Amino acid sequence: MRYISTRGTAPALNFEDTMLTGLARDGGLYVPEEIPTLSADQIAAMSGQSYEDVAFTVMRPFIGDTFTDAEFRELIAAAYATFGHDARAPLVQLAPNHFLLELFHGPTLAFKDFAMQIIGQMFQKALGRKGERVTIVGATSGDTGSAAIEAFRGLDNVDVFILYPHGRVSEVQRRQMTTPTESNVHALAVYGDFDDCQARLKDMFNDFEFRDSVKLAGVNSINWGRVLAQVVYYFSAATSLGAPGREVSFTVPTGNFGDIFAGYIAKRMGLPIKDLVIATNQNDILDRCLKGQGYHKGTVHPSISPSMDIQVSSNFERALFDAYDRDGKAVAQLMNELSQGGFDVSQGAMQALQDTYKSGRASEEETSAMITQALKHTGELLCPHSAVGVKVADEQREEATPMITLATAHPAKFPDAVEAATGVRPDLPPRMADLFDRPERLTRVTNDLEALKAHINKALGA
Ligand SMILES: Cc1ncc(COP(=O)(O)O)c(C=O)c1O
Ligand SMILES: N[C@@H](CCOP(=O)(O)O)C(=O)O
Repeated sequence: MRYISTRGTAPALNFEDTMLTGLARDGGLYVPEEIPTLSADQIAAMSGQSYEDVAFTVMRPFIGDTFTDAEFRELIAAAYATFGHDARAPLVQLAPNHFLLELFHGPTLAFKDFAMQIIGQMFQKALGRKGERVTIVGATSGDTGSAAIEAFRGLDNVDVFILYPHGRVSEVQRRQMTTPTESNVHALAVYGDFDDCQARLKDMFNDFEFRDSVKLAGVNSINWGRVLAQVVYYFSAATSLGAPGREVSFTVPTGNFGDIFAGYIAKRMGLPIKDLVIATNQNDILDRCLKGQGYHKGTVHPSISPSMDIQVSSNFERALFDAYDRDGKAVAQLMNELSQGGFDVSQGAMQALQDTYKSGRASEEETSAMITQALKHTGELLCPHSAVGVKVADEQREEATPMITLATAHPAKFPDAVEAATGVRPDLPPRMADLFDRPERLTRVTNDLEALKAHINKALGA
């Protein structure tokens, strides 16, 4: 299995190098040269299997000879042993033919743990074997950062720097990032929004001198391994509802587009997915684009679903690459236009996108009303991101096809919004009960590449 860049000029890599490299050296994102497919029998066999077994079948074709089967099974087992639910990703029914896929039973209470825990295991194994040390820099709107810190804290061969937008993450998210005591963890509060953090991260990757000197690695969904691990729960959920004999649809609360792109990969691998619905909050650039209005940046408005306050949706580049028939030159041109403010999508590519994805948005009021309504009618306490998903799913679902909405975070990560909507303040699990008593450690940094590089170099003693 080889991986190629969405901008067409970086060298093709194997799985291990793709995982450890992060952003391609032409600024693009790595994608598999070909998408492997699973047979109907292989998919049918997943029904009733453990999450770990499904994970092995789904991910194995992508990893080549990076790990032996026995090693890979061990890594998967270690990754999901930390989860607080036997099913790992349980489905609960909200209404006839509408199901919620609870993806918040991992160590940091968000869907990011599904990928970050296995990435942590794979990094450790690969780096240990090579005797190498890397510097992971991540950009987060709240959940990726805490999941990355949890996966890499205290490891000898890794330093982790997380850039988060100062004042724009929930207090629980911030404390998850600022209270770990391990010296290899560095939380950086950037004066800017998530898009600024992600832009500076990509700037660091594009600064080859810095990149090579600190051995920069990335664990955002820039990293193909992140997307790959998220493909698994589409299979586990769909097969538990009758796939491959029955089609299902998914609605995905969307920000950086990694999660829904994983659903697209599942479909390309042979999973019978009817609709893949993008659900955005008031920062609805993806919904507007899917409705034919082009991809044009405006201002990011802070919302009650802060993890989705994103306009430069990194993985949309991967979707565009396929929509433009894998023409890296065309994608590079679009990304160049995006850096100037935005771009229009050609008619053919627009058709391809609309054939693949549907979309909808939820305003702040609609999101809050959905949290209230879901508790009243289903007993389910939704986080605001999941509520965006349920609201859009309710509008888009058809009675004939089961709809699965991804519940991407635990409500206790966003207690203020949940309490305002329901009067119920969700509790953190007992293991995190003292989160608000732990001392915080963070550095405030300006939204400036040189300042960030200087900080990282100093912290590394370089
Ligand atoms: C809780 C939550 N829901 C949804 C999303 C959107 O996921 P993605 O960025 O993969 O589109 C994120 C992060 O982006 C998130 O943290
Ligand atoms: N919502 C995310 C944004 C970053 O997404 P990623 O999938 O690229 O890591 C977050 O919580 O940080």
